[in-house]
Amino acid sequence: MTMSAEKSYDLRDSGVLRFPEGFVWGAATAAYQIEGAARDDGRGPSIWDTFSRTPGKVYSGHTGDVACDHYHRYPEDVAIMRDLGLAAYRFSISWPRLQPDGSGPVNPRGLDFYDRLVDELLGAGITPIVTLYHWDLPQTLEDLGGWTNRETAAHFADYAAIAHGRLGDRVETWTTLNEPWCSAFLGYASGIHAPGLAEPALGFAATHHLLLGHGLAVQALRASGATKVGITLNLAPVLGDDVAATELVDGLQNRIFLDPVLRGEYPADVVERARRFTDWSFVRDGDLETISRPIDLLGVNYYHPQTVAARTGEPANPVYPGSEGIAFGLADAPKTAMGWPVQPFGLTDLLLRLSRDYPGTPLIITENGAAYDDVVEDGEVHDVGRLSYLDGHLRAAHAAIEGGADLRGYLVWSLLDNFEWAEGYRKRFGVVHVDYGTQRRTPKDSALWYSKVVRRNGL
Ligand SMILES: N#[N+]C[C@@H]1[C@@H](O)[C@H](O)[C@@H](O)[C@@H]2O[C@H]12
Repeated sequence: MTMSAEKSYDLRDSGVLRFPEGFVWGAATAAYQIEGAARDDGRGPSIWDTFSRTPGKVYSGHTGDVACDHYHRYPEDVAIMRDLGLAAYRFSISWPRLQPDGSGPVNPRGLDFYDRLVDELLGAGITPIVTLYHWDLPQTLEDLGGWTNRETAAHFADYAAIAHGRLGDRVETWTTLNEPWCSAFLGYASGIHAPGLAEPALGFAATHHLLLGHGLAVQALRASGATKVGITLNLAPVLGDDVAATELVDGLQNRIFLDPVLRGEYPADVVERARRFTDWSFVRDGDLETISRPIDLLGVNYYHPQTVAARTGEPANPVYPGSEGIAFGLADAPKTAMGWPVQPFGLTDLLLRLSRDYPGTPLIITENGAAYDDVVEDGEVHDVGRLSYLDGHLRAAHAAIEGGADLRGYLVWSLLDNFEWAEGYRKRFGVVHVDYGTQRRTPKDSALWYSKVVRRNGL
């Protein structure tokens, strides 16, 4: 992935909103959401294999056992990306496919799959961008405490070195974690995601060990020769008139990850507010130095802002420990099928804020997209809502670039309809429709439109 250092450019050309030369256009997916083959070729169980089999946790008992069968159909999916003209593909490696127990023996057939996938991508002229952890922790490690156990961080670094050792000669861009906020606060603080624990104290401990794992993995990747290393965070502007409410939510959503990684410290207000849940004793000398090892890019997953207000008597939102008296989800805007507001301006605000508050780290939008209820009509999917969402957010990204944000690329979420975690397969984020009964892929109108944007490098 070329990381153009060029900053001054004319972005308006005959009415077309052009993006900078070398801007990276692509799509993103994740292993558990698309691969299937959950028991094939030596893959071990992950916490999502366990969680999705736990009654009541995932819509209609859906699992990732088959998903989009990408494990077997990846040549077809790569060909679709090639035909769309995509320059990059962000995918995650399944840790339990490489190390079935999360540590110790390596599964050669697991490594072989990613070897084949990377070679298929390169053969199609598509740059691979790897996510090392997209939530599918090996169950064996969860049985030992998972991300509440400090040792998991060290195992993660060992796994990172194994992956880079095999693929680093062909994969230049590596991100360690995808959305550690979700892993910690959906998985350990509120029980909404795997492993399904619901104790605020565990959410904070998991946060720290995830970040420690990131830092140790950065060290391991560098030692293995990696030159472009980053992390992907799900970030959101927090909107509302009540300063105390917006500051609390901004701290728990954004600054609790941004500050350790980019400033080498936890935000003091977050530390103090969290003392009712944790004494932070899991933080040891030297950890913050490890966590803040320099990175080359920050992956930004943006979907919508958070709009909050003070409301007396409101119970705490379990994913934001300590948020009693704060009401959430107050945006007055059109909604996607997830009930998320469509507010592209939030992306401009976010990118400019990152450039202002955390300067010097190139940004790439690693996920942006929308779920809508799609219907296949005569072999086509006229997903006007998604196309409009993407158009608006690309214009918002363009505005941020014009405002000085060092944005290097955009990866649409997602290439394929896929297993949408607790929502199972009922929520479709793909620009390519998947018929789960036949595994037939159908590029939606949004994919055809996106292909034109990519080829024009603009709107
Ligand atoms: N929900 N939702 C859609 C999407 C999810 O499918 C991805 O796996 C996550 O990285 C992020 O939450 C965003």
